[in-house]
Amino acid sequence: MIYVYPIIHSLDVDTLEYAERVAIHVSDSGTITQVEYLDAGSEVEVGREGEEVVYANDDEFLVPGLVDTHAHAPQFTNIGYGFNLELLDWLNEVTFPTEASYRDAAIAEADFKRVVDATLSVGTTTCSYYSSLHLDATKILARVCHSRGQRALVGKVNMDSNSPDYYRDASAEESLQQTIEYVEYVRNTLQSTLVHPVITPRFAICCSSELLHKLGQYIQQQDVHVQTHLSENKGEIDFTMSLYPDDASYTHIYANRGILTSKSILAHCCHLSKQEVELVRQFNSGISHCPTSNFNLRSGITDVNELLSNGLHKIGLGSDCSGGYEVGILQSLRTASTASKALSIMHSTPSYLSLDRLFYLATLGGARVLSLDNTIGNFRVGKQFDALVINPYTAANKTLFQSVKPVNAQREHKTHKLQRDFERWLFAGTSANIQKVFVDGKQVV
Ligand SMILES: O=c1[nH]c(=O)c2nc[nH]c2[nH]1
Ligand SMILES: [Zn+2]
Repeated sequence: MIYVYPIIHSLDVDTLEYAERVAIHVSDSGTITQVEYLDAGSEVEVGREGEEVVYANDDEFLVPGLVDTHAHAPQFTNIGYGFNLELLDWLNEVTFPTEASYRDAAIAEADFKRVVDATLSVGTTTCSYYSSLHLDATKILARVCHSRGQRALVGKVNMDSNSPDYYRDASAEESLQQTIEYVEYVRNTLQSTLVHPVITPRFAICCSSELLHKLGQYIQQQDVHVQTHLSENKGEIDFTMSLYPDDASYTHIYANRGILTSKSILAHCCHLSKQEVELVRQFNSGISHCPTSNFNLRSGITDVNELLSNGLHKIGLGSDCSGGYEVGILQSLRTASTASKALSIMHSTPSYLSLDRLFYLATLGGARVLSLDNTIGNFRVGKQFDALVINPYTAANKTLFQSVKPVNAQREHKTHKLQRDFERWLFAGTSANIQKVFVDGKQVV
């Protein structure tokens, strides 16, 4: 299959490439085998006889699929609710009771289908999910991602301490054993090319030192992803350090127990000290920036622009549903922009997250955080074709976009039009602008 479209994708942190006419050749297994840059005006036929070629309709363009590096599947039923609370109260009053209901496999089966369909429909081609602490629900989520065709990391939450009696693992050993059973299920039974297991110690408060040690040992033996929360909220940090007084910092708690690796995904990181940032860099771990959640729960503002400028490039965006109130990554990108402009105003500094950096975070940066950048993140030969067809002038947005068409639009160069349409989609578009969603070369929406 060959797709002939205008494309926009990230080549690295500070380089977005806009190309007006590109033929992307995709093999039957969804791999990009060739990327041909064509003369924008040329009508030259593409492909060999018998090859199927899809041409862009007017105004359409192609972007890589969006990567959500942090979302909680069993929290989607709470979206938009509970934001009068800060993190620890929000967990106890709103989140844990809801997650506990996923002990019922029938609820998990019905809800997780809705969650995966919803995230795919807003262009999330890859998502790193926390399930609940239930083994069955977690297997169901992994199966649903596989059958719906979403690329995903899926993890059983580990929590054996400071959690309600009705919602905690029976012991550190049982938590580990269920986790091993889950990883083996995904690897040996599900055998999906799309779905990977991820070890998911919820956060240090909910994990005994024994549990972190056991999980850390397992992580070190196995080539497996890890995800956890780190340094989200000041009250959380104080409580954490009171539980782990002998560790030098919150980040050291994880580093000292084998939880930090190059496959670790660290959500939030709002209040890291310089020393902790260096520790994250040393382990080559990834940071999931969740700005919408961080505002909603009044947690803090991570200065991602500065981290990127300091050479820490393994950073992506997380919706953190339902700390975040919107499904998908467009809102996270918009809030990341607002957060970085707020920091620039507060600190009287001239720089903030550019469009190039914002889209990097939503795609290639996210792929790096999930250690999937050899597979996804942009349209490079050898990667899998995870892509969105965007039309910014669909019915839903037509009136808005046309009514504010720049006065010099007639004289505008085509590439400028592409840049303008792309930026307006990012900041003012909706999921209605997403015409098609591809994962692994297959159309899933
Ligand atoms: O935003 C968050 N959502 C959660 O579910 C959670 N658990 C621990 N820390 C957390 N932070
Ligand atoms: Zn979270």
